[in-house]
Amino acid sequence: MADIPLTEAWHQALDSLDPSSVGPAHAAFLANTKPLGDIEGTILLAVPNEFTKSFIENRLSGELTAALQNFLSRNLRIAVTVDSSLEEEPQPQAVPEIPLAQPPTQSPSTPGTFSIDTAETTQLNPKYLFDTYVIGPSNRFAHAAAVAVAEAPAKAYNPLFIYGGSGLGKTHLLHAIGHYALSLYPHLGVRYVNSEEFTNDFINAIREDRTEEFQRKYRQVDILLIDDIQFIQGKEQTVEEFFHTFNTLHNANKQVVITSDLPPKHLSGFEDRLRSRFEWGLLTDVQPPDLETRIAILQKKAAAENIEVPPEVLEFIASRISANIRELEGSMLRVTAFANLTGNPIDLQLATMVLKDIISDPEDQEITAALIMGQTAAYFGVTMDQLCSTDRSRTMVEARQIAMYLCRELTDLSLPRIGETFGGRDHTTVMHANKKITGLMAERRETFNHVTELTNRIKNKARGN
Ligand SMILES: Nc1ncnc2c1ncn2[C@@H]1O[C@H](COP(=O)(O)OP(=O)(O)OP(=O)(O)O)[C@@H](O)[C@H]1O
Repeated sequence: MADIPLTEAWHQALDSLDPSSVGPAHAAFLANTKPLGDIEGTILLAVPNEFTKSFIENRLSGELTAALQNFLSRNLRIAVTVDSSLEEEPQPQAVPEIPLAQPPTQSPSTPGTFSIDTAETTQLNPKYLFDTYVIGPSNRFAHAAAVAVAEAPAKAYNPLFIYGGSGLGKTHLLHAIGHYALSLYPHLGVRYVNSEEFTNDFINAIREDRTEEFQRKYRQVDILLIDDIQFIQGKEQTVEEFFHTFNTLHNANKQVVITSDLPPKHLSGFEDRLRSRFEWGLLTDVQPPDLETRIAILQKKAAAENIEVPPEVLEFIASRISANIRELEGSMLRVTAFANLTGNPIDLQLATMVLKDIISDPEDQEITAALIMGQTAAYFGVTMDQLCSTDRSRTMVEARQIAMYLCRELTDLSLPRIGETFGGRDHTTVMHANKKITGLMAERRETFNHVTELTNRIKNKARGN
């Protein structure tokens, strides 16, 4: 075959792909890719986003390499890099059809009415809506895919698999899908579950001979939202049960949405047959937000709480904390709580003072639950065993709740994992502790001081001081 230019060969290779292996959303993005050059036999491709990069790397690299080799008549490898300037229309393709009788008339921001009963069966948190989710380059695809799935469950992408680091909004998106889908199709059965709860539920069901009930609970839903799937890795029986749950739902044309800290191919402790199913639908990641998005998140949060925070203070906080949105929100809470308690205006000076010790350094050692619990126990003059006990004296409850709050803010541990660490408590206890301390910090100087002092001690220890 005659030599043809790389760009032309690339287009021919794309045209030669089997259309059934490329969905419409991927096709739109693939059209915006281009080869940058040939570096010693490796063709470097520029693609518009991570979503396309991972699709090529995970699903198409063999087929594309073979096609390119064929058109260029030589052996080669391909490497993929993201160039976001290639992005034109970032929305995944419009969903093919609306599955149920009622057409969607509300915007993604409208949560619809939400009763306590619904909250109990769905386990959805009323705060986590599309309306309260800030979209930026770091999460645009994940957000668009989540909206598409809520609008057309089991029709757009099934499963939808969202992965990314801790505190980057995966749980928020899962709940938002549930709310929005329910606002469009109120009769749908929606269930959110963290994979650790799924595990506990499964273990209890076996122990109490209630497996049928368990299966009904998770297999007779229209949308299953399963959070932090990495926690079941290596738990063979639970993985097996989840495999059957997944198959039953998928076969019945029900939607499954999964989140994880890692993409499927890096998840150990799962059989290939399950990992490959995770890739059947759409894989998308969430990245740490850029500065503008972090500022916008804080602005939205301040507006939701009706607190006026000057822009330079929002910028200061957002510029200091970048890796975890939970920590970002926690830092703003500390600043506003302190201003409220002392009657001082929220300004840069106050923010600098409040945050001076809590800003992490990349050199810091990891903060563990054990470190937090040890420091908290010593601070309150109690023992670690007491922290984990059922003792409900005032000091003990306060110490325990503050330690749980700090575990939530300063570590990557999930709610169920924190509950487990504190003597096998339920994740709702951790949620309650978190809410309680968040509220008390803004109301009681004493609580604010305890939390601040403890944070300083914990951060200091993590710095090795
Ligand atoms: N884009 C966003 N807009 C607004 N708030 C956000 C956004 N992303 C995250 N948050 C907020 O940050 C906090 C942490 O997010 P979330 O719990 O969803 O993270 P996560 O990725 O599920 O973390 P983990 O893996 O630890 O469970 C939540 O309060 C959430 O509302």
